[in-house]
Amino acid sequence: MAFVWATLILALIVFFIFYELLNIKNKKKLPPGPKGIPILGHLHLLGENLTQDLHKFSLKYGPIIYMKFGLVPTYVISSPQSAEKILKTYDHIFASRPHSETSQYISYGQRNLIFSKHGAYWRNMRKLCTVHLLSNMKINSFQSTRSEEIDIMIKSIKEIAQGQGQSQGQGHVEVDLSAQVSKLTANLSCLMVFGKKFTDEDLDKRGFKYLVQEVTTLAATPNLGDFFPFLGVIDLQGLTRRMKDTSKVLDPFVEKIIDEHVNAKDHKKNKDFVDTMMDIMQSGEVEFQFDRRHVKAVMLDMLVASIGTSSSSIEWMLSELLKNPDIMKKLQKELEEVVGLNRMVEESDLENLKYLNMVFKESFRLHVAAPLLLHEAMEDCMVDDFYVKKGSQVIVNAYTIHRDPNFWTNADKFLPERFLESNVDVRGRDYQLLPFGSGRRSCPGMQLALIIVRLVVAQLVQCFDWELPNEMQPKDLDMTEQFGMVTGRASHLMAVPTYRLQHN
Ligand code: HEM
Repeated sequence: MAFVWATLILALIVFFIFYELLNIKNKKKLPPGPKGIPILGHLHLLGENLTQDLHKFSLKYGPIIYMKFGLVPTYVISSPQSAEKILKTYDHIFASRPHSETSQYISYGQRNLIFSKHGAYWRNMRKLCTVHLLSNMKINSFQSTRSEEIDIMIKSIKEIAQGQGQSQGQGHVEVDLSAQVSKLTANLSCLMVFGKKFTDEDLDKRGFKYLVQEVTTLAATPNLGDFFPFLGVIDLQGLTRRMKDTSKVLDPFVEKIIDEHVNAKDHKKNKDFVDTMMDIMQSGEVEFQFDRRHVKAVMLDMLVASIGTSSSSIEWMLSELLKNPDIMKKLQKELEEVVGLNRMVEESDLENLKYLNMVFKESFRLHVAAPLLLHEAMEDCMVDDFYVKKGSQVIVNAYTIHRDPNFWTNADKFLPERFLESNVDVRGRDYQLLPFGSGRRSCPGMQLALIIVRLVVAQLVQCFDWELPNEMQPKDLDMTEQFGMVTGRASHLMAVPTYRLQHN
């Protein structure tokens, strides 16, 4: 047996050496990058946190670097100018996604949007989602749902702040802000997507939030099967097996929800996403195949894309405010001046809250929820002087771009005032700030996210004064990041609230 393995490995090494030698003849100019080794390329240089590894390499080798993840040529794009080339100038070439072995099993064979390859199918689905599910009109139809749910969270924190603390004679009680916010965003997404809040009992004992988290973790973990296609079936890391297990629990859950919608007799005034998609499916008006599998894929897409991104963005913004009490005070002052203390801040106030918008942009700069935008070249292309081969993976490194010293002074500091005299915005027009990406594959849920993140933070800051627990100093607040499809906080954010509004 040992002999067979040794021969196999030797044959592979010889194959790769010949492959590289043959390539030298036709070599076009490649960008700089760290030195790789045969077969693995640069995989052995990657640790637990891909974002930090690529940041380090980009600082060392420059704005466009070349690496190989196994057999997959990979370009890392880390300056606003080069990002503009990828996401605007050559958007038509780089608008596809790399193959993701793990995601096959949660996307009903890539019938969703996030992982779908570019092409007629993706175009049709994207249009369906933007026109029917994420239009301004649809988003506005959930305004009262958002308001009610945020109200529930505020009341529950108020009860903790006033009731429980006093009854236990402790004065002030800390609140798990991470748990509060993640429950809120999960509820908001579920109500919008399928019309009711999730209950863990609907799924297996691991619960709804765990399973959604598992999907994002598995989708983010580099899979050897993506870098060595012949290893896909072997599933050395067990990622595909775990994703299949997760989808076996999620599939009956979404099936049941669809059945409930089909069997519902009452005609709802406010249709959730499943109602809307079932209407589209039954009308037969769409010019592409759209059946139950597509409805299920889009349902999971919307849940996975919205829950973690929104909650981690809110958590980071609150973390920065707790770390910078002067900025928190300034924001409270703005809320007092624009809204007052006699009513709660509403969605219609958001555009008038200039400082909130600056805090929001600065938080999205330093804590981008999706720091690495994964794209794939659909054709050979020259970017600057460098040759990018069709099928290469192209990673737009928003983490490093958001710290580019040519665009951001004191880039590591949280300074909302930097946006005072600047028109730089998060909507994908300015390539030094790309929290939602830009171009064809940019986030179709951006408008909704802009409302939810700002509104939740504004209400929490308006309704409460916040302190860190156990007399912790702001500078000591742990800001460690957890790598994943979404970069969240490694530890839960805990804080002590004191209610400050003058109405009940
Ligand atoms: C703060 C919250 C959010 C952030 C920071 C965010 C960020 C992003 C980013 C960076 C991308 C990839 C862009 C690229 O590859 O170039 C993306 C894609 C996507 N987002 Fe969001 N997003 C958020 C909320 C939402 C919400 C609320 C929804 C829907 C309800 C959503 C749906 C999607 C979908 C479907 C895609 C895939 C689009 C495609 O591949 O064509 N996102 N988002």
